[in-house]
Amino acid sequence: MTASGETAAAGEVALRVSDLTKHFPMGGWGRSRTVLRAVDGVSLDISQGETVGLVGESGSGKTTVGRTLIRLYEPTSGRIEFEGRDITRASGARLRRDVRRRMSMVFQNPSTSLNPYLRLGSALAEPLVVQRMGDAAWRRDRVAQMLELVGLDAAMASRYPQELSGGQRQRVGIARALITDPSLIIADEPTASLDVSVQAQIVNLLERLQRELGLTYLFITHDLALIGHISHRVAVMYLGRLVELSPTDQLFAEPLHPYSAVLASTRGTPEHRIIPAGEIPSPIDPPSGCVFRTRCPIARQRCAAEAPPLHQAGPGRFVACHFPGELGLSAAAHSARPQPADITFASSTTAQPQPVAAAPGPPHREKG
Ligand SMILES: Nc1ncnc2c1ncn2[C@@H]1O[C@H](COP(=O)(O)OP(=O)(O)OP(=O)(O)O)[C@@H](O)[C@H]1O
Repeated sequence: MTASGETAAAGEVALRVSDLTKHFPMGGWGRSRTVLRAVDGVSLDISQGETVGLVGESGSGKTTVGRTLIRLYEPTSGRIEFEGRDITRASGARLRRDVRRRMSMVFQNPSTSLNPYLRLGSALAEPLVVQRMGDAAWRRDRVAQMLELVGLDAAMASRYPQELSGGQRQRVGIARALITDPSLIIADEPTASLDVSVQAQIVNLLERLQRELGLTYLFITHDLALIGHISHRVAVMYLGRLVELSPTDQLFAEPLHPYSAVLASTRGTPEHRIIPAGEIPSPIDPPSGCVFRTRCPIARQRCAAEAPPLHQAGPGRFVACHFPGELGLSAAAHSARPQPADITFASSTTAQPQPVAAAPGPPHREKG
């Protein structure tokens, strides 16, 4: 069965990303031209109603993936299919209708994404104006409806962003993201700038909205406890590459990629942490072969010679490693699975009837 067949059985494919690259030119000309490989050959399917967590250390390319998917950045190569349409090069009216209306981003810092001189009502109505949706009266009603949906009073439409708390501002950011009735939300560290107690409220709100509106989420975060709670599957990035894509529980219990093992070990006790050697290399001059090999505790000669493709390594499990699963977690790290002690979430994602078994759609996936 192909990856798309498996996905269809679990739920419609909302987003299909194939071999996506985003390179930023860094200067030079001809042979001396240098590029920064922020995203390098990422393939991934996301099912409707699913939450995929995108993790990886700073600079691994997570935000660039998000911004390229929503077409804030022009992809260098690859293909993006969204709701059955090829949106890789969509422009003009198609970009507005097929991408911007149906896909939204929630940003880390709601303060910087809201104009301080604009009343919230106008800020919220802006995407509707751009999309030419409804008349002024309809837009006013829609704004009031969205404010209430995210747990705010409709009268807040007349306020300015600086009159709100951080949590309220993020609720407005979410309302604005939802106002054009999108199906896919790319949430880029949506709780990182908030107090811990407020973080839980925002996470609970996002979960409720997913249930009520059938939303699909790509959730970008450094917070592994949050990812463990909210995601059905986790995509792990390292230096612009997708190195593992697995159901959340399996990724943390039995990581296949050594870098996933590093991440999973940070959830255990300090003495069982796996610390990779050195620093993340530059995406301007990535290592030959496997990009993780310069820091990998189990790297061998083959890893320098051959870049491991992302391939299927079990049901719903995809990894880009020549020796998957070799760097497992120690038994002690396995048993120590701390939960976010100071965050109380209302519900568990795994209890929801959501699709889990989607597959990435990489060029090297198994058939059968
Ligand atoms: N507009 C840009 N022009 C040039 N380089 C960029 C641009 N945006 C990002 N980069 C580079 O691309 C690489 C990936 O950055 P990106 O922000 O996507 O990583 P990230 O994983 O989201 O990091 P963080 O978690 O810190 O946000 C980094 O080396 C970054 O410096």
